[in-house]
Amino acid sequence: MKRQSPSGSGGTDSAADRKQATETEPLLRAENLVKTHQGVGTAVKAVRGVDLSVGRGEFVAITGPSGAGKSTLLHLLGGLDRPDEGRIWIEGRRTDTYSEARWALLRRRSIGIVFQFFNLVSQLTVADNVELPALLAGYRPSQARKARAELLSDLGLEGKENSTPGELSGGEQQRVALARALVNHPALLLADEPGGSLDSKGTREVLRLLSRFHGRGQTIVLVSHDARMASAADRVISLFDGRITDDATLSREGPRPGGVSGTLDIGG
Ligand SMILES: Nc1ncnc2c1ncn2[C@@H]1O[C@H](COP(=O)(O)OP(=O)(O)OP(=O)(O)O)[C@@H](O)[C@H]1O
Repeated sequence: MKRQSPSGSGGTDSAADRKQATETEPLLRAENLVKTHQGVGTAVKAVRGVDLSVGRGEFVAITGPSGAGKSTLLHLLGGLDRPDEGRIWIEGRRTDTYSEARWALLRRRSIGIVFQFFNLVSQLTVADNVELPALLAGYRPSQARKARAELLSDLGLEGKENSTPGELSGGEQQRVALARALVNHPALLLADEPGGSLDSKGTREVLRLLSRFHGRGQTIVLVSHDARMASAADRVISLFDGRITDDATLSREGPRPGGVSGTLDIGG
């Protein structure tokens, strides 16, 4: 998918930032991430020293049992939550000094996120839900409309433009959420249990769509406890008790679950 820049948007990156952000850098790099959640009278160490690097065009699944720290890690990677320790670089830019506003700008430009429960704005139509991030990122209304129309058509949602999320099935809502996440042509798509609230048909559909966008060069980091979801990825990272316990790269030779070729090749 070709990335486009919005016109007339504010908050440009500094020259030093741009210089840092070379094509040779991994798209995403994290070093020694640590996060403890403070509950009432308790503290839960959810992420305990995670190092991670994701190259452009990779499809990485982060998997592990309930409570392993998957969602916490994904939230850190998307700047939705802050690590207690460690650093994150996105497109070569170090983010640990970023303000909330700066993270929001980075997400608008470079990171699309889909969640288990879609998080669509229930009062807005499908069209408006998808166009909103493009308008916020500074695209002209005509550009936002065009991008929205292309994505909705691509995702089989033509004719649903004027519906509100409540009038759609779960699978349709997740496709709208995917369109919204991709409308700004993000370098990175983060997906947090995107099939988690769908039936098996809906899960297969999301998987098929993620594979399709990955086939067009989209970098994806997916969090799921569901082995079917993980099977669509190039690389499966196992998380247990806040630590990475395995990092397996799929080669593209033999049969692969979900109808895509590949065999497991356990790497370091
Ligand atoms: N806001 C919070 N406050 C306190 N504890 C939290 C909070 N969020 C997560 N936790 C705890 O941190 C640990 C990791 O949670 P997290 O949601 O990251 O795991 P997960 O692997 O995504 O689990 P699941 O597959 O069940 O969604 C769990 O023990 C969880 O109870």
